[in-house]
Amino acid sequence: MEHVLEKRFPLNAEDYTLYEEVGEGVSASVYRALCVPLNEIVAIKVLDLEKCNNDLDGIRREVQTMNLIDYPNVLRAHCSFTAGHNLWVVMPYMAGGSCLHIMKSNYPEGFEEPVIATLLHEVLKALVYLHAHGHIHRDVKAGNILLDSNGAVKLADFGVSACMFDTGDRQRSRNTFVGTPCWMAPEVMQQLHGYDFKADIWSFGITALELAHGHAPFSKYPPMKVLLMTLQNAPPGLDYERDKKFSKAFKELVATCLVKDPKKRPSSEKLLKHHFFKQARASKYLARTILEGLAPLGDRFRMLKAKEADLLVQNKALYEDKDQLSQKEYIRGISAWNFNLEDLKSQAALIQDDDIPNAEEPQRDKKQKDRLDNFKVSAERLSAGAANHSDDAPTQDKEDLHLLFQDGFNNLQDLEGSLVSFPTKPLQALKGCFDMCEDDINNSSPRDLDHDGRIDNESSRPSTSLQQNTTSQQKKFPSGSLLPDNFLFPKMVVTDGDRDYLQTKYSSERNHSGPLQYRQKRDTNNLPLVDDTSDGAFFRRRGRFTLTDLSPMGPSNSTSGPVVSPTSPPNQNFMSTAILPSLQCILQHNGLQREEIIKLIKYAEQSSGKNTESVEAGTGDMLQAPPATTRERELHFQVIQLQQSIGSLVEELQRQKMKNVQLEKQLNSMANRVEK
Ligand SMILES: Nc1ncnc2c1ncn2[C@@H]1O[C@H](COP(=O)(O)OP(=O)(O)OP(=O)(O)O)[C@@H](O)[C@H]1O
Repeated sequence: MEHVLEKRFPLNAEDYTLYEEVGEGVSASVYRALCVPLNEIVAIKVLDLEKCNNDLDGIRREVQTMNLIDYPNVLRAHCSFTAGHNLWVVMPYMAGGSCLHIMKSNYPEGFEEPVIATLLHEVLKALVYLHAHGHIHRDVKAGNILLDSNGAVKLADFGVSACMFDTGDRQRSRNTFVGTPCWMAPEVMQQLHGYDFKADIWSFGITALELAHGHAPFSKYPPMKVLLMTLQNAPPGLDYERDKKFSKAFKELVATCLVKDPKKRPSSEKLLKHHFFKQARASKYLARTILEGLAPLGDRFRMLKAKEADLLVQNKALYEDKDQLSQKEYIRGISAWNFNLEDLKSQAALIQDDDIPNAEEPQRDKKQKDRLDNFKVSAERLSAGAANHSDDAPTQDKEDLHLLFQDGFNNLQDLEGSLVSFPTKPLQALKGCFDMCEDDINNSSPRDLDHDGRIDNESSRPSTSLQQNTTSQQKKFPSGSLLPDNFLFPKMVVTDGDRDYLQTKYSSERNHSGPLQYRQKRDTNNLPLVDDTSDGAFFRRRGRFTLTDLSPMGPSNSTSGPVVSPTSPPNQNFMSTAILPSLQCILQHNGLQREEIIKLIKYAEQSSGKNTESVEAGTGDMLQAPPATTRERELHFQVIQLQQSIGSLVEELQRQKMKNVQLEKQLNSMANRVEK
């Protein structure tokens, strides 16, 4: 174990000198710094607690986990303390930066196989350790694999980790929707039966592809599409022309990890014995091959930021362009779920047409492609026909018209099928307020998804985002609610580059001081991306995913009608048609729930008047925030907890109901068989 841990790192910001920023994630900025009394270079992760006040639990968890874990391949915190409204987490400085940064700056096409084997071997050792100690990392990806100057590899970022031995709410959190879409296992998206450490194995497989290609599969797509593709398509693999250079062992390893059925995935321990790792070398090898000659981390980070800023400027005019948008998301690490109606419409428009079967989707998607091609051809002809306004359109056009609707309908059904596969969160968001009934259960059978199975007749597909990191953490609310576990008062969301902050409505205070100044600048830069939830809109956010919860008075209501215009591509309209009713339903539902929450908050506020002292006493040491803020936070927690308990109960009930229905069905069919 690391002897450095025996040193006592001071718990006072004045004992540290902050240097340049070397990284940023969804919730924090990371700086190189000097610990003055120990004369040691460290990394300090600075989180603005005021902006994360809906996620204190996650932060606390991250810090606790980082403090407790003691393993060479896992990044451990030296110490943590609050400084003003910031939380500082002091860690060993990993001068090589993350694998993602290294790839972005020097290896855009990915690493060579021996490098990948070495990196993955170290990461897998970390996973074996974590799993053996009951932790699920839940965010394995190149951006969280850090290297020090000697090539030592550490898995970082416990912001969304979960403990498998947890009980109560924390246990339930494993049924929540957490992770970054491109790396997220299908079962995490589906939330049918919760998930376990096998979710990390999926992410590990995606990370293997990321290291091999320089980006994760589907990295260019928006999050919603990533989810659909992961659930619908066959798992990605190393089966393309460009992958010929990789060994059979590597291909096998990836295929072993990327099996949709988590039960069929190996444990981390078993995976460690895979013959692919025979080519893994010592960490010095990494220092020699990929770190030598690299610019200092701060410089590389600055260069990436500059590139990113350039891209933003270039893209500004093309902002509406879908590919540019998703590329921008990728570059900036935004993987926000955004249920703003307009955005959703444009996302829906992305789902079909030309890019469903893409270069990464070979033969197995041909059927689907043919169908879509037919649809497109028909749509184009129809558009041409419509443009002529001709009553005596040729018979062919009439046939096409029929075909268009026929195919359009199929297409719509495909989408519906996909949506049904999200039994809770995204499902409800998109499909509407499902009350689980027998039909839903039938529809949500995983078999429905397996149109083009490759492995185990399955179908799925992941994707990425550069500074990656999109986490959504929501509780399941089978009744159709999108209420998050960290739901707060009406707030507005400020999209700040790759993070979104909940801010009290109308409050514009941001941190202009100290190390977060740069963030302020970035906010300004990113204004075009601010997710305008406008008046009355309220919203939630958790880590990497953002759900914009539309208020009934939200601006999008006026545009909610799926008007089929001859000037807009017909297939887009079909997709919109599929989604819009669901959205309207969500709007209504969330309106009701919002009222409930407000009532709860009022109630909590009233009782807090009586309990001010005890609430304040309950504040953790870690967060030495001013009393007013603390009280507010505690109240929020109480409300959230109440909401979670209700949600969990409803959830449990629904689960039992589903089980009953399934059992009933089985019994009936058995009885039928017996009768025959
Ligand atoms: N100890 C460290 N030494 C050097 N760089 C680091 C260190 N810790 C983090 N970084 C850099 O900062 C980036 C962001 O850090 P981190 O992932 O912990 O933040 P975060 O907000 O929790 O991110 P996310 O939740 O998006 O993964 C990392 O991707 C990495 O490049």
